Amino acid sequence: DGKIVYPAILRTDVKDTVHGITVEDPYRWLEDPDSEATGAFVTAQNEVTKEFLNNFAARDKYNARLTELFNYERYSAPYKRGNYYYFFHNSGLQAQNILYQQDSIEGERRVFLDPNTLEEDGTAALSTHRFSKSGKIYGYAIAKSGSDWVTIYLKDDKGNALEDVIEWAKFTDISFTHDDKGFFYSSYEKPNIDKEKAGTETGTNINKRLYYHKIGTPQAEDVLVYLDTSNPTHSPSAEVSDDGKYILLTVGKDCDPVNKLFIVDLEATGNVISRDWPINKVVDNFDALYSYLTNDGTVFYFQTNKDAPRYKVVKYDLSKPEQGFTEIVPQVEDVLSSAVVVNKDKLVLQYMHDVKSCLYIHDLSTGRLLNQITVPIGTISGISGRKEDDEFFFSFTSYLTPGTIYRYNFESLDEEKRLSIFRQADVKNFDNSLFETNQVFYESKDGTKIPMFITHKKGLVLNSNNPAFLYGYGGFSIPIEASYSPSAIVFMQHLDGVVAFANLRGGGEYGEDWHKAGMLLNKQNVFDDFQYAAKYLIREKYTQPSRLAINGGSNGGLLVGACVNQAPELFGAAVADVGVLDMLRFHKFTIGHAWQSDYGYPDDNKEDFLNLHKYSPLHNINTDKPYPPLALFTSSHDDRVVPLHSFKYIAELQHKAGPLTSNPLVIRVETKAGHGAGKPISKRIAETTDKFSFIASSIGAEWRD
Ligand SMILES: O=C(NCC(=O)N1CCC[C@H]1C(=O)O)OCc1ccccc1
Repeated sequence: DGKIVYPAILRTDVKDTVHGITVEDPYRWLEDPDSEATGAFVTAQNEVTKEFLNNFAARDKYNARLTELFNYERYSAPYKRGNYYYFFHNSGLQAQNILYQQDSIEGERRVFLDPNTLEEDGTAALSTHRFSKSGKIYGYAIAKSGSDWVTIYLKDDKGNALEDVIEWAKFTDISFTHDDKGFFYSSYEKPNIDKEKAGTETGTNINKRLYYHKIGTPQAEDVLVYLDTSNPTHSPSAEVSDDGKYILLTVGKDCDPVNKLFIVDLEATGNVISRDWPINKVVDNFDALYSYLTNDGTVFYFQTNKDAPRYKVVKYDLSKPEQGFTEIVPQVEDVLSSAVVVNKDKLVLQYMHDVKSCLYIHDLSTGRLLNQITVPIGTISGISGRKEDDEFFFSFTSYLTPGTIYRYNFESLDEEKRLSIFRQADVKNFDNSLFETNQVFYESKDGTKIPMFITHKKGLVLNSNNPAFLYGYGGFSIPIEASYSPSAIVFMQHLDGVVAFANLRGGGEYGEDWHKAGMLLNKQNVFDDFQYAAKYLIREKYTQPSRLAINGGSNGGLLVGACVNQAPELFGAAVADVGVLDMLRFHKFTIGHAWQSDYGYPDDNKEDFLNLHKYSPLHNINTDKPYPPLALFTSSHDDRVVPLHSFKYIAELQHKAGPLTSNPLVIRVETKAGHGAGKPISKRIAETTDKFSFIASSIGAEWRD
């Protein structure tokens, strides 16, 4: 009967009793990443999985075409710092993007930082990075094998390394004081593991520290500026103001978009940076988010969601605290995605209207709308410009546009001539006129209208027989916006597939109301939205269950696990990347405690525990209906979502659901890789080839040249 023989896995009688409820946890031993048994489990599982990643006849054709679609020259928006311009560039298949320096925007480029030279297999990646105000010093953080731990290094503007090295930084910014004497960064207590194993440990990250490092001194002498052990999960951060006179000290509490706002007047401290410096506690609660835009003297400008779930721009005069905050640009129907101050006093505002980017220029001091900048339908990112610049650049992408860099110059008198295309990525052998993207609004279980982008070849026949790929996320107020995906292009062009991205509740598509509608006790809405997206595609004859593959990563991996448990009959394949799958223990590992703002507090709140227990993938395996082919993808150095989630879920699936189906229920564990950020192109291509080979063979998709 073709039943698959899975590796034998020790099942213990470990159990916990929480809020008076006893929960079995037979694979608790898989939570130890360093045990011999866990190592043997990973090896044995990868061995079984290989066969199911290789049984797609056109696998090599897929890999070759995917490589071709990745292999296009791409640039970031350029930015000016000090006397030079900088931009990132990748010739196509380089593991990591390279940072180049120029004397002028059209000048010849010279390599400034090439992360590819840091590890021969390309697994060293650039994380946070920033120039000092003068542009004379550059601080950059390097992550190894995809871990969230970083080491900070310094260079001068000629590219010469300074000898300073800051180890064991994590989830940090780099912000220099304007005297070029030092910078602020954050870190946690050093875990007791060797550096090259950083990222394989699962210990919790608490008691985050904010330090000031004086250039030329050893890290051990760094000044501890902020640490609050009475609130071990809080997250402090420091930003030096545009004029260098103030420190914006913010404290986050978890993943909710809220923070405390403290302002330090450096002059009042006599330029002495210490833990006891005089602080103005402008906002000492977690009612809202305040994100610094700029200041003119004591007048500060912020983007905030205070009484504005779709955000707005406010100002605050430090010398007149009694006035509090006053609105500059009130909240509107659309979501304010980002705000940047350019050209002395212009406010560049990016909004999201039904998940499409719009761009406006306002006057900073009055908030008055000056003009809208017309851009195509898609996603804007990386607006790069400063107060001292009379122009700014930004990137644009969409499902069918790889990447366009636009330039907006305020000096051009004729408004129409201000916007120009600065660079246009060109993917060879890809004619986007063969495809079309449509946006639909389908009804979810409770009648809520949910946006979804559907892309496919023009002339698609709605005969219910098309292979379909449905992707979702639904959490942490993160919107899923249009972007160019080589794997989606191959799926549409050569497998005649339909690619759908559903904008589920829990995301940021319509601001904080949309986020709140998909979190905590409303989390099931997200799973309903995803299942109703599938029903829509089936009802509208795009596809049928056996041809429909679902995919999501991280919180999106939870989405896939919960949905395939709740409705296995709805899907022809399911792939969960680096999923959060044990919802009773997620908060115990690395930074998982910060996710309780979306998921709830299983140990501290019984209602949350019961809610989580009801949808937790690990605790809700369906034993009434057979599962479709299912694959979990994870990595050994993923310290964002530790791989134990996937280890335990696949073990429970194979034990409980394995006997009911001959479909593969497997896991792929990547070594020397992490949660995703900074993964070298070669690993991305190999992993994507495996993913879509698994999907194509599971849904019976045929290759067409
Ligand atoms: O954990 C996250 N972000 C959320 C995240 O990465 N999540 C949330 C769930 C799983 C995973 C994901 O979906 O990518 O960022 C790190 C961080 C550090 C300090 C304070 C707050 C947050």
